[in-house]
Amino acid sequence: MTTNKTNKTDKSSPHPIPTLLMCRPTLYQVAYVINPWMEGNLGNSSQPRAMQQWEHLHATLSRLARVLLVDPVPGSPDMVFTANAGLARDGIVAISSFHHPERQAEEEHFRRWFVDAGYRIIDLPRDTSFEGEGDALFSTDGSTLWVGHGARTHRQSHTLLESLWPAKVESLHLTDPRFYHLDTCFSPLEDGSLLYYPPAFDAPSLARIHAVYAPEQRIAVTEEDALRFACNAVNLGRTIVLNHISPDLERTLRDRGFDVIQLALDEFLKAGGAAKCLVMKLTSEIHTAQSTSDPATRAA
Ligand SMILES: NC(=O)NCCC[C@H](N)C(=O)O
Repeated sequence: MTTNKTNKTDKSSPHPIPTLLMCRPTLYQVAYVINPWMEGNLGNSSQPRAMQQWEHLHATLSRLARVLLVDPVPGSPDMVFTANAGLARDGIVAISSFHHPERQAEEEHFRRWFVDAGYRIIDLPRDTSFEGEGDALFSTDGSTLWVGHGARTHRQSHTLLESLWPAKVESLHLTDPRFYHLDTCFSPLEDGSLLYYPPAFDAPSLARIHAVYAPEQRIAVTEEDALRFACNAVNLGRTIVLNHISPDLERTLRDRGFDVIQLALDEFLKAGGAAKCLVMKLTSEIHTAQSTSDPATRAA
């Protein structure tokens, strides 16, 4: 159990240890079909294997970050994908407003967790769906908020996000149903580069990406790696944690100075997710307070 309340996120530290939110897959299963990955996988996931793969990811990330947990709730088998809980930064969280009714019950469970943790809660309207960090990713320096729209997040929700944080919102249109969330095909890395799958975007979106990332900063993955969820990577400092990728991509990342940790996450691919989907990045500040509702008491 990572129940200690030691302040690993000391703001005086030049490299504060990040805080992540995860959800143990005790109740995880493929119980409905809301993306192409789930087709043919109904009831097809192995609970023991999913648990083993998740525990391995959790143990790996716990060496690099402070990992907090939200309890799984019956009836919400996709809660394990905490990236979709919302978007949090600087003590503010925009709670997701899920596109599919199958996931809408999760909203109140995640909301309760953030209320208890002391966040300022922003609820987004139901008719302009927004699926959190699944579709919204800050650039490494925080100056840009890249937000996807298409299958899940509604383009109109981007306007509200713009008013919440001092970041320029750049909208990206996702066009391939297999890459239904931005975090399945786009990952800003901490060295200022970008791991992405260009064919997942329409031409104006690609132009916006290319206007910000110079050619030498772009790491375009092949379709084969994209389908292995290579872009669904958790990058913490010099370490990248992700599903298994090709030797070529591994070499490219290592040549750029990254430690690459590949983990088997195929049980989660059956539902359309991998490493990044299983993790939500929280801001450090909110957890520095000695609050009686310190969510660290829930960490395991
Ligand atoms: N891409 C993500 O951020 N999360 C994966 C979500 C999988 C879930 N079965 C869904 O389709 O919403």
